Amino acid sequence: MSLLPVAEAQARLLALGSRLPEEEVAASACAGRWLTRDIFALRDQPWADLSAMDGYAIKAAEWPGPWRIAIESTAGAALPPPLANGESCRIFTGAPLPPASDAILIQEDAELRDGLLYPRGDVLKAGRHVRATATDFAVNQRLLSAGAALGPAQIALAVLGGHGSLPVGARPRVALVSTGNELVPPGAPTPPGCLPCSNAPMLAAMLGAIGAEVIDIGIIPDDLEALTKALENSAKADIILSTGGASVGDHDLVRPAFAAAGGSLDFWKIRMRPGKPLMAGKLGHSIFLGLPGNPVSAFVTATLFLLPLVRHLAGAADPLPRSAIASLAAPLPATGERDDYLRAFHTADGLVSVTSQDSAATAALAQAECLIVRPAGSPPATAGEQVTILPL
Ligand SMILES: Nc1nc2c(c(=O)[nH]1)N[C@H]1C(S)=C(S)[C@@H](COP(=O)(O)OP(=O)(O)OC[C@H]3O[C@@H](n4cnc5c(N)ncnc54)[C@H](O)[C@@H]3O)O[C@H]1N2
Ligand code: MOO
Repeated sequence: MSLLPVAEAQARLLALGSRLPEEEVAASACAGRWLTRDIFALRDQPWADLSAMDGYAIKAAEWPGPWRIAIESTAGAALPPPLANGESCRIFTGAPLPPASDAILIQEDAELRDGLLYPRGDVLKAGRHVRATATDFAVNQRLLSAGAALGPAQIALAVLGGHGSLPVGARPRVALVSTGNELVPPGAPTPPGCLPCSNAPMLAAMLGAIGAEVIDIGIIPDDLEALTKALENSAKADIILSTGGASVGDHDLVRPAFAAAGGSLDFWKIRMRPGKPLMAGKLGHSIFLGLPGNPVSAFVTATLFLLPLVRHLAGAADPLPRSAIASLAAPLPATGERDDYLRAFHTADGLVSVTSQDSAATAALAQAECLIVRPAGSPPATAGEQVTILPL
């Protein structure tokens, strides 16, 4: 079977499912979710011309005064009455300017003598220290588009736009099946031949960070019947995720178990390193993704396939990992027949590869801040060369 290019495999995986139903969620709980509809402003921001400083609202054309302090305007108060000629308004940050005033003399630059206001310093132009009506956004303006990721700034924008809750994609449910006779639960004793199942908590952490709901099915031994049952029992989830048993050995039973459970495989084996044995398909309404068991392979394939799939189902318009450009601190060798995703971190001199690129090297993985993407067949790279990275 020839190896599938990464981009093609990503496209085929995302095509296996579409966005989950939308739900209305309190804005304060929307971080990490994706909008299902365009969001429009229900109000002008600012609602009136507001002062950006504590001081005095004046008419700039009357410079250099002096002015009589006729009224006061504070944040939370309605629009004050208009200023007459020669009048100013005591004003505080966030408060509305009286009609006809157009600049703020900050109080550090003001002097009060005999009940009159005199300016110090440079001439004030109209508009100084004024936040004009609707300059942030105007009522009915589109604030955010369907598919946008909601972070703190987007939530602030929507709330300021008048929204208390937002329509977002439902959180995908992911059933997580860890396979391998050698695995024991985290923290349990490890008799000879055994090791802790680190993939399940690692993947649960990655999934939790983007809002997916994880259903941990637990550790399933390398037994065709047990594994088939575990996959069948997971079929209510939006995504069935397995780790281990994806390769070609006699005890790599995920593929036969998936077939026995009635699943149809869409692809297996990707042109990437690490992560070659990745597979995907459908089992009933669930999308199945089988990650390799090696912890680094599981981490890299989760970054490139699992997280984009979750984002896609949760409503993201742009679900694939974002790339960036950075320069190398040291040369890199030519790549082979697969795209390399090298684990690396940033230094003042540029990117440095972690101490081991072995797909089981978790101590090295824990140093990584990004993946350097090196397409198959790349020539050696020199120090200082710019490369594409995927920040982690
Ligand atoms: N003859 C070949 N052998 C292998 C090939 C191949 O093409 N031909 N591919 C290699 C590649 S590439 C990878 S990646 C691995 C993936 O194999 P599996 O998905 O079948 O993974 P396992 O054999 O079950 O486990 C590999 C390794 O990872 C450890 N592991 C598994 N699950 C966990 C877990 N939940 N937590 C922590 N560690 C885990 C497991 O103990 C093994 O050491 O296959 C190569 N072989
Ligand atoms: O593709 Mo495997 O993940 O290189 O070890």
